Amino acid sequence: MNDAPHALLDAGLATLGLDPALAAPLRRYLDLLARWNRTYNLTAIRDPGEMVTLHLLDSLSMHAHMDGVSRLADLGTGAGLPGIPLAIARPGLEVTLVESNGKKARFLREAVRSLGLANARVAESRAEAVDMPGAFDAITARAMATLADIVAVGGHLLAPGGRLLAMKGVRPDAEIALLPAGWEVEAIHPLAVPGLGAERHLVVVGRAAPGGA
Ligand SMILES: C[S@@+](CC[C@H](N)C(=O)[O-])C[C@H]1O[C@@H](n2cnc3c(N)ncnc32)[C@H](O)[C@@H]1O
Repeated sequence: MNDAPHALLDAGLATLGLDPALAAPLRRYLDLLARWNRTYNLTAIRDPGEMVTLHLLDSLSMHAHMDGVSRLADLGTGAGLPGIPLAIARPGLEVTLVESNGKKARFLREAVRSLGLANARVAESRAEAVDMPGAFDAITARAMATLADIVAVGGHLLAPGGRLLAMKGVRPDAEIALLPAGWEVEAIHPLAVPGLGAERHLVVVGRAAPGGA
């Protein structure tokens, strides 16, 4: 990574209120991703500056909403997004990176190993086949599926009171309208991604109270 993406990352961390010391491990992750991407096509975003904004800072923009979450499953994590940046930023958070594609899972195992991420593990599996019912306080997913599809494949992973923290672009009202019975939106938080003009929202979905509307 050259100087301009470095500066972008440093400025972005400051804007998000995150420790500047996170820049070093985050850069190591991006460097590894860029290296593997030359051979394995793990992500279509290849420009180093765009990788900082669209991968790292976009993922980290939800960190303020992780308070109280200790076990997170990132469904369809691809190359580890948002799960790896969150695991780096929050060492106390246990992150399970769920990915069905074999070459992406291989990259994830290498990233966890070479970054020494003791709080992350890889589940090479389809989310619906992960046999850990109720094991997580939260599940997340970025660019993976509609809200209804995410709860269909991953809802079983949530503990009672657990929540889906879904990363979305514009406020997804059409998707919200199609949530199945038994699930409801608890909150919608606009997210500000440093350096990005586009809209981002974090949609928080939980199980509906019995007898609720
Ligand atoms: C468009 S990519 C997004 C990757 C990453 N979350 C990101 O934001 O860059 C969607 C990923 O979800 C994975 N995927 C899709 N359905 C899945 C499922 N049911 N279980 C596990 N992974 C799944 C795909 O293999 C792919 O890597």
